[in-house]
Amino acid sequence: MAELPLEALRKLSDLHPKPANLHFQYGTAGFRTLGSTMDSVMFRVGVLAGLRSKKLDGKTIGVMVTASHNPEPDNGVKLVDPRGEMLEASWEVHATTLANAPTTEAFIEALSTLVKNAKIDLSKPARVVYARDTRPSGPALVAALEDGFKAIGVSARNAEVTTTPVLHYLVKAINTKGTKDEYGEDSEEGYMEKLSSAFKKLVAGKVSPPPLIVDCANGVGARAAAKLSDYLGDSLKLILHNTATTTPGALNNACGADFVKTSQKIPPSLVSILKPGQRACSLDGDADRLIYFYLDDRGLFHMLDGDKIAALVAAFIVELVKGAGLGEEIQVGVVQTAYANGASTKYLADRLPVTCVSTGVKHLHHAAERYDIGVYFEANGHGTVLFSPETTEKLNTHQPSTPAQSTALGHLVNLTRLINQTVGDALSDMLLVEVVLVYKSYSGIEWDSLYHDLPNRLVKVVVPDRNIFKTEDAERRLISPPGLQQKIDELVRRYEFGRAFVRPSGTEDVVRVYAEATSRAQADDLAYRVAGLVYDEAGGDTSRRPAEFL
Ligand SMILES: CC(=O)N[C@H]1[C@@H](OP(=O)(O)O)O[C@H](CO)[C@@H](O)[C@@H]1O
Ligand SMILES: [Mg+2]
Repeated sequence: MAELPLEALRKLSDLHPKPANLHFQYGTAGFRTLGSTMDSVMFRVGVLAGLRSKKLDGKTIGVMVTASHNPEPDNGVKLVDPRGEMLEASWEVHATTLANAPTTEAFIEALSTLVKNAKIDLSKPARVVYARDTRPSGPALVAALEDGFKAIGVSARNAEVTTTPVLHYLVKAINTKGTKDEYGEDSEEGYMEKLSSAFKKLVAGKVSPPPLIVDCANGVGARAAAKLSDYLGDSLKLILHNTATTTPGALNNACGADFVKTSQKIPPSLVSILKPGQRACSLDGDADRLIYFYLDDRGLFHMLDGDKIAALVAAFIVELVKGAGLGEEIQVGVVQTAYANGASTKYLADRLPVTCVSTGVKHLHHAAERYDIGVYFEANGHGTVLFSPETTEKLNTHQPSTPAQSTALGHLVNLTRLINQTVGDALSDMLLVEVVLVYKSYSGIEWDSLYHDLPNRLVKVVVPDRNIFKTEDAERRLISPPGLQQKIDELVRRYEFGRAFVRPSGTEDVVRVYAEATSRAQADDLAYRVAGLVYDEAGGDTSRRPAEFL
């Protein structure tokens, strides 16, 4: 058995010392914090990625350097497993342990323990593909990551500056190359070609829709969308805005999917551009989230979020499955979280099976894998559609009995190619939405009227210790602090169609309160009453109690 290359590890690790006063945690979004503090984390993730690859017999692991929709000075890093999905949960713990070893010696000791416990054969090859978004802190952090690769002897491929979904695509494409399940050519061009050719086949013979305005959040999505636009040609005209990827401070600033979803507003930069009735969409900083919106005749803003995308797409896929004569054989299901608008859940549950899971993409992804075709979206616009291997096989081999069945089947096969099944992908999802809108001859207005969102409010509550909040039932009910859930239940009963839940955030040091009810005023009232309860119960400082809490 080969040994750890101690000399190289020591020498390079000493160049990337861990800041003494900081604790790092590999959470829902990998490691994510102020970019300027992440040098040691990056180095160690480089080493870890190498070990993960060795553990998996030299399969290629992905590393993405991004902090997505967070402010520009933040950065982050996450690992991608060989099939393009998120890192296996047990390794999240290893990542956290390695990142927090206080010294080089402690780091090397933690590595030895990991190698022993996880039975990693160090003589195996290590392969990694990595990329970064457009953040200014990216190049230096990537250099630290590369030192990590060097220290453990990784054969590393630099995918340069690209989106998170492209990196996930590359991982899967590389690992399936030359097999019968080949995912696509392992390059950004291969990705563009795969998506755009599937899109063109799907919309062939249909009337081209009016141009679509795309808010690129001044991030890496701007570059990818510009390339995709060339591939799409006349099949879909994209008008790109917020493409200032090199302007300091511009990233995610008053634009992008998270801004639109959280503030429920049009990005100010689009106010004079968007005409009533025209469709627009926003990507987030690494282009894995998508939110649509439009202005009505009175200039009022309407948002079409992840729930609306799920409703549109799931209903369309069900129709195609039935149309292909496979309604009895293929079960389409939807996965949501508690943040899904109650009206969307009702709309969907009347039509197909719906599962609710805990927040975080990995939970949604795994639950969606249990359906033959699983549609999953978070309300914030992150989501995709998964076709099980058996379903894909069935679609490729099924013999249709009529020309209509054959057409529907062809559309389904093209959808399996249009959709990035590794992870939520703003550009792939955008093309998917556009396909459905073309087929249905829907504008944003008709799409929006599938169901009417219940007014809702999301509130952050800062408490001394958010870890006292424990939940059950896919985070919809509190089991701790004791008695609090009963008080929330009593409050909720007083509101028509009232619903509220409380959970600790996995990415920020806050407790989140969500509430919905039939009117804006009622939703706000319920949210701020629950927020008040939470604040008081958690021992929040009475002198700093936010004025809006009731
Ligand atoms: C209410 C909300 O939007 N929560 C987000 C947020 O998680 P929290 O655990 O709520 O902080 O970040 C996650 C990672 O990006 C995302 O998956 C999730 O949807
Ligand atoms: Mg993102």
